[in-house]
Amino acid sequence: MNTPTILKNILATKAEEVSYRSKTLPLNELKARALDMDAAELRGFYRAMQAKVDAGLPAVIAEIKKASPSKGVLREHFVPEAIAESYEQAGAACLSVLTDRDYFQGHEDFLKAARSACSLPVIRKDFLVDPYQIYEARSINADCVLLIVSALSKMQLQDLEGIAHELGMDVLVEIHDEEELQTALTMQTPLLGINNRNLHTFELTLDTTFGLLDKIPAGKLLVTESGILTPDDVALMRERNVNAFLVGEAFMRADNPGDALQALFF
Ligand SMILES: O=C(O)c1ccccc1NCC(=O)[C@H](O)[C@H](O)COP(=O)(O)O
Repeated sequence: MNTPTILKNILATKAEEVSYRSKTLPLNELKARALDMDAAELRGFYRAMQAKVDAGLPAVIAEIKKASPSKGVLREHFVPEAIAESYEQAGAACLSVLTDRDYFQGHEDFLKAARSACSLPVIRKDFLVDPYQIYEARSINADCVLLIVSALSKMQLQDLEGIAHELGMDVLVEIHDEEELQTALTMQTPLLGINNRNLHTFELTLDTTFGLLDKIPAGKLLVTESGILTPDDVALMRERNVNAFLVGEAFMRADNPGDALQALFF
């Protein structure tokens, strides 16, 4: 029997979500809304990350997530605006905001609220499988979208990336192994994330990043994602010239997420 994994369940939910939402707001109307957004307001996600790295600083994508399938509720007192402000003050390069409702207790409104409380670029962190969701991302003012190789075909990746770029957004493409890396390298984006969390089993190991390091071509900005919890984890990465990080849990469990960011990175 082919046991459904969490990723499969999430992807099935996303297909239903797109079908349901497009009945309320048809694609052509959503697309018009996305195209109507002011391109001058885009904050340059990749540019912000690269600027930190060029300055010799860690480029931290600080995540705002209330709950996760693997860990349950991470933060009871959840005020996206306050968290965003504390991240900006602590030196984050960018924000990641979970917009998935069913598995992460996220919401599109959290992205809008967090973004308007600071000047940082924001990635819409969700499971994006359909052009509808890319237009939706732009319509809520996201600066970047996440595309997960294990969730998409090569054609879908290129199609969704093309739409995101046409709308002026950056793309973070996420991989877990060498085969996925080869697929990701057919894309244009310079932002390449290695997720240390196996999305089928939840197993976490930083060796996922270390094992792929010597296969990453020059010109890609590598982001290590998930399971970065201690200053030792950061030091091990930086010793190997990994200077960009996506961190959620370690900050979400802290009284002040910005203080936790400072303590982990600076
Ligand atoms: O966080 C989860 O439990 C999870 C489960 C299934 C798919 C994705 C999941 N997380 C998304 C992420 O990539 C993380 O939120 C992000 O990398 C930050 O990870 P962490 O610092 O370990 O919270």
